[in-house]
Amino acid sequence: MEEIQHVAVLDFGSQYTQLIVRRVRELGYFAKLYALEDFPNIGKPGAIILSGGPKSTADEDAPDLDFDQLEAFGVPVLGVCYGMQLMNIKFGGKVHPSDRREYGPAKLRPEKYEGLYEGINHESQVWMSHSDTVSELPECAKVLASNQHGTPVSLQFGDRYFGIQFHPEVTHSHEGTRILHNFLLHAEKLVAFRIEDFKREIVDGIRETVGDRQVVCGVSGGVDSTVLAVLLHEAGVNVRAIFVDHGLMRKDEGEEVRNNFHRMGVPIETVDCAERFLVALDGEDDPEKKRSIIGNLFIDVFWDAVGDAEMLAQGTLYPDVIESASNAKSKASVIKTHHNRVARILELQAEGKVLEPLAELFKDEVRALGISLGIPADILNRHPFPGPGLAVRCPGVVTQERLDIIRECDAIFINQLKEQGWYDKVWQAYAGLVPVKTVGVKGDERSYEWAISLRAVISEDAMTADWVELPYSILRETSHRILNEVKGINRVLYDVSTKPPASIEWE
Ligand SMILES: Nc1ncnc2c1ncn2[C@@H]1O[C@H](COP(=O)(O)OP(=O)(O)OP(=O)(O)O)[C@@H](O)[C@H]1O
Repeated sequence: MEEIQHVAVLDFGSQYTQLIVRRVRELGYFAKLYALEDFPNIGKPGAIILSGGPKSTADEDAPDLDFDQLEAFGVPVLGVCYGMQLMNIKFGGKVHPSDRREYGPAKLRPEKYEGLYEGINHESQVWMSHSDTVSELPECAKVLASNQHGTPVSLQFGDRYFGIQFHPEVTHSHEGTRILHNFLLHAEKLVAFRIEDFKREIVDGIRETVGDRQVVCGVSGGVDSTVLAVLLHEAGVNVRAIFVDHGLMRKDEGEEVRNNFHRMGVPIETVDCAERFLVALDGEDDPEKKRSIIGNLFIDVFWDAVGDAEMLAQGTLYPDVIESASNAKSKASVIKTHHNRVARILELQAEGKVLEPLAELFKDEVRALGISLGIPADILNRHPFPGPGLAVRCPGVVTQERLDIIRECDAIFINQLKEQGWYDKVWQAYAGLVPVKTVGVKGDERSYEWAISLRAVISEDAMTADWVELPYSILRETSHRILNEVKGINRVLYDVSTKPPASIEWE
């Protein structure tokens, strides 16, 4: 996507680098992360940011950058933490190595409240995480800001090079985004990033890459694969969208997915194989084994349906690509599908037959793209649903009876959340079976039945999660309906566990 004027973020290895990309995109500009090995092949950026990193500039293997090549871009450069120290050295100053790490908040005292610090509050909190410090400034440098102890924490070298010792990308730097914004104002050639332009580029790119070949994609009914399928359809290429109905879906979900695609005018093929999955899972109660049975069978079923497809499209997103790039120090992208480690995909990839049109977008950008493609909001705002489906909400063995119970309870709970306006306020909600029988009374009779557990969480990225303080009215009504309408359940529980130590799903 070189045509869109972007901000190139060079990765010196900091754990926060991804966040710089995030923040710049939130500010309305397109940003991309580059491994140092890729430099200077970073397209035609309108601005460049050098990230922080774990190394000391004094280390023998300290990451380096050719500043003549950097200069050749002729655009403003911001050095963050390690990036600033490197700048200081390159322009003739010195950095004092230290074993002690300064970690935590500091107070920012700008010399002037203009330029990088236009509109910033006095003594605004910024976040430090570094060991080395700048000890001698080069002639071309001037101090833009210091901390509460008078130590310089922000420098300018000449006209176009800016350095900051703190991390503007983390939320603990209260006005960090504003400072990034002020920096980007120096980049005259930078133009705002609009998802519409991006959509056009992606669609053109798909047409060009696919040509008249046939391309296949798997659709789960979730956001990523739906946006992917609609994009391919919009591009007018020869596409087969395949939905595997493994019988571990929620109530009426298969029907809903088919209807959704029908209403969007995108044809999909359904592979109905619920029975095969139930048979394969028969008697298995080990969570890992259950997952692997489902994953392997999914691969068989999916690839059978694919046949001799010439290309495969996948909904890989930017965080997956970045993660794998920084972990493996390679550009190989992670493919987050059930079929991800299949030799067949690796072969196709080596032959250039795997298409990943969403690989430069974050999740919220995929949603924005979905809106501009006219995908209905109820599809785009769907809660995440795990690949192995209800099997991970059914501890112990998976049987038709158990799945049916979960489906009924889940539908009642989700319906309540929607009715009472809470569905869009929570990240994920579901009912899971507690396969433990307890005694109750139903009518005049003693009952001995299972319990169902309701779970509703909020989360930013699924790495951590907190349970939601739902109104009692929702819990009361859900419980009342489940106990009256669902056979086999005589007890309803609400899960009040955070992640960690619990996980969002049960298995
Ligand atoms: N039931 C299914 N039928 C066909 N393809 C599927 C199915 N489940 C998953 N896939 C494929 O595997 C990919 C990854 O599945 P995963 O469960 O990790 O969902 P995801 O990454 O959140 O994507 P989505 O938002 O599309 O569900 C999906 O994008 C889709 O291409």
